[in-house]
Amino acid sequence: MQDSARATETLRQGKDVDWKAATTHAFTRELSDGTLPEHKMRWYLQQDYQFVDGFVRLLASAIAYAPSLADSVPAAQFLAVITGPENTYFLRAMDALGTEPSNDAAPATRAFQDLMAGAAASGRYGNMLAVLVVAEWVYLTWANPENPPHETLPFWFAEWITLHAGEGFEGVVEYLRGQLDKVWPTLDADAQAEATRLFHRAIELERDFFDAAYAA
Ligand SMILES: Cc1ncc(CN)c(N)n1
Repeated sequence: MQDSARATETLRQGKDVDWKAATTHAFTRELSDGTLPEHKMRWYLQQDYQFVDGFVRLLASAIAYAPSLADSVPAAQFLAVITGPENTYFLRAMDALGTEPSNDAAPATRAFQDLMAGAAASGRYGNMLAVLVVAEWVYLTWANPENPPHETLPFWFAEWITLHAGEGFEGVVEYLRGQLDKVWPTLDADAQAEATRLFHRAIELERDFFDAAYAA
């Protein structure tokens, strides 16, 4: 399918200014060149680990609502990456930077948690995908051009790039986009409007999250 004919591309273009801000942010630029101050990365890891809690629940909900086993398998395999290597990365990186998991959610984190919980509770597969697509596609977009990471980067920067880049992660984003592209024409006007609102809100919140981390 031509990119311009994809629902996910039309949705992305509807929030292009925030998309560009989220995918070319000073936070990820400095992370990639190794100049990001450690206290900003510490803040980010502590807050993003709380984001991951809600993300895992949302992804599990999407697995539950996928129309067939074949539609759910890539999501289930991705869930294993998040709860496996990515979870371990967070714990190792927080430990190396002298911090630990916390339940003290900043406003930007709480806003994302609320969005994800609402999408999961809606019982609408399209809503769940809208948030999942944004969360992973934004990360692929900033991380892929930075891959492979500079050899001199500490692991807490380098692995955050490699977890969101390369063929495997491209496949995850392509799968999530493909699911939303496929379900889109089956949604009525009300469901499309709701999924659009969630998609665009998720882009705003990705930008806000990086802004908050960079301001830490
Ligand atoms: C806020 C946020 N958005 C997306 C991702 C990518 N998994 C993340 N770790 N954190």
